[in-house]
Amino acid sequence: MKYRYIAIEGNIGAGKTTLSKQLSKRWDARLVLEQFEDNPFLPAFYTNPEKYAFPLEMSFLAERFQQLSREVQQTELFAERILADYAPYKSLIFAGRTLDHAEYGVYKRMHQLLYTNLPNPDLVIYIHQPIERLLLNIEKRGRAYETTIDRKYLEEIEKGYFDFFRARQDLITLVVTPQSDNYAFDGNFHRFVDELLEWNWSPGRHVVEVD
Ligand SMILES: Nc1ncnc2c1ncn2[C@@H]1O[C@H](COP(=O)(O)OP(=O)(O)OP(=O)(O)O)[C@@H](O)[C@H]1O
Repeated sequence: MKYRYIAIEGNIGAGKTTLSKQLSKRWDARLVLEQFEDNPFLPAFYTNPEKYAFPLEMSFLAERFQQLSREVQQTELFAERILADYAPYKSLIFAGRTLDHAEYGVYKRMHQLLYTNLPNPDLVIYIHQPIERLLLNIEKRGRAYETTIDRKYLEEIEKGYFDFFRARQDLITLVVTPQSDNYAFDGNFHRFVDELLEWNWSPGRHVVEVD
C-alpha cells in the first residue's frame, strides 16, 4: 500500500467528516474522527474567544495527541489503512489564529514536544471549498455555537492552511476543489480519489484538478 495513513483536511464545514466516513467504508480503513463535540470549551470559545481560546487549544492539543497515539502509533504494526478527518497539525493552524503572540509561543513549544513523537500522514487531501459554500454548509448543519463564524474567520483559517503548506514542503498535500455540493457521496469523486492514490507524489503541495 503506497499511502497507508491518510488525512482529509479542509476549512470548517468543508465536509471532511462525511467524506472520511464514506471513504473509510469504501477502503475498509480504520476511521479516526475528531472528537470536538466533547470539548466543553468550544461553545464557550465562540461566545468569548479571548477568554477561552487558550484552554480550548490546550485541551484539543492533549486530546488529539492521545487519540492519534492510540489510533495511529499503536496500530503501525498492522497493515490496515488509517483514515483521519484531521491532520496532526490542524490545531497548530487554528491556534495561530485564535491565540495571542505570547500564548501561541507556549502552545507551539508544547505542540513540538508532543507531536514530534507522532507520525505524519503519508498523504493529506485538502478539500478546498469557496468561503460562500463553507458559510452555507455551516448554516445548514445548524450547530448553535457556530453562528458567530464569519467570512473573515474562515479566510484567516484558509490562509493559515496555505501558509502552512508553503512552509512544510516535506509533506505531501493534494489540494482538491470538488465540483459538486454532494461530492462526499458521489461515486465519481470517490473513484477520482482512488486514482490519486495510484500516483507517486513528490513531497510538497499539489493542486489537483477534479475531472
Ligand atoms: N483547534 C481548534 N481551535 C478552535 N476551534 C476548533 C479547533 N479545532 C476544531 N475547532 C472547531 O470545532 C468545530 C468542528 O471542526 P470542523 O468544522 O473543522 O470539523 P467538522 O465539523 O468535522 O468539519 P467538516 O464539515 O469539514 O466535516 C468547528 O467549529 C471548528 O472551528
